[in-house]
Amino acid sequence: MPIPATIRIVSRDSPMALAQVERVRAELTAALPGVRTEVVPVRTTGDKWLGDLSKVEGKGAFTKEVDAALLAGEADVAVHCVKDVPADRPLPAGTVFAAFLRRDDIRDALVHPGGLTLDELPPGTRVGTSSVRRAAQLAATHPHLRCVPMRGNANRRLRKLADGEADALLLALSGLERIGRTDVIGEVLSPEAMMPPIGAGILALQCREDDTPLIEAVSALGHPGTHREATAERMFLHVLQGHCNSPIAGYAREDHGGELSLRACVFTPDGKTRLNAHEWAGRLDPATLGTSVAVALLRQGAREIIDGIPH
Ligand SMILES: NCc1[nH]cc(CCC(=O)O)c1CC(=O)O
Repeated sequence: MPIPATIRIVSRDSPMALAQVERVRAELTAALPGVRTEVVPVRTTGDKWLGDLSKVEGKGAFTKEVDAALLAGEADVAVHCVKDVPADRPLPAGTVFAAFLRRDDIRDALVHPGGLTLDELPPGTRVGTSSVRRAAQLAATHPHLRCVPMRGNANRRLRKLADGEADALLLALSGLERIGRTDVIGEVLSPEAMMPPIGAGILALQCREDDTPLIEAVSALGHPGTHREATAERMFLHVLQGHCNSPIAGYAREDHGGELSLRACVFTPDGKTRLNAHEWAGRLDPATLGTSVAVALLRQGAREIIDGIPH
């Protein structure tokens, strides 16, 4: 089967997701001159349901319908935020990652209408986030602030903030860049201040596994360093077998010499316990590095923490 003359790209239909698709379209047309692209927008369970994600089979809530369209042949390539792709289970049977695009910024940003930084927020400030990772870290470092649940795509959250449902927000910097709203950022948080989620800032392209010529063509968009980081991070999460209420954070990084390291944490939801691991790959491949860091955390009691959290 040759490459289709028009590559149909399926994605969530949020403004952020559609901006991601535009990046993919631009990179595809640059890499494959003459190829046309078409967008197949899909609304996912995670977009429709604004309650607690653990109540709707949280895992894969942002990817299920996109994967289904790919498998049904309604599209040729799916675009996912790696952060939203469950790592505790294999990819849906019959699909593979064809490329990891060059990683964007991995940091979270504080959005505050008055432009205050995290340390400047007064006691009792309501920070809108439904992320257990963000809430646990905030509870540890800024116990005088109050997290209030806030879901919906980033544009919707910004609207809720404007409507007074919270006083501040924590959002991914890369996401705000994609929707063109870096203007609302009060502070970009260092990875030490707010450790990012596994897969932060990485877009993955997914194809049907039997679509060999297309996989080969699309792989031109892949970034080798990002591939190594994504592989280490996802294997880490796979071995740890978290659930959607377990506060887990971490990121892999290649240093200037090209050596990969992976830093990761598991928290209790109240942030009072924090397990830490940081290892260099040395002669390990990225996946084995991910395994090793997960085992280091398991040795410190990560399993007991994760299983002790209701989900
Ligand atoms: N859960 C939604 C989601 N999935 C990926 C990103 C950010 C972009 C990325 O990391 O690729 C976001 C928004 C956010 O957390 O603020």
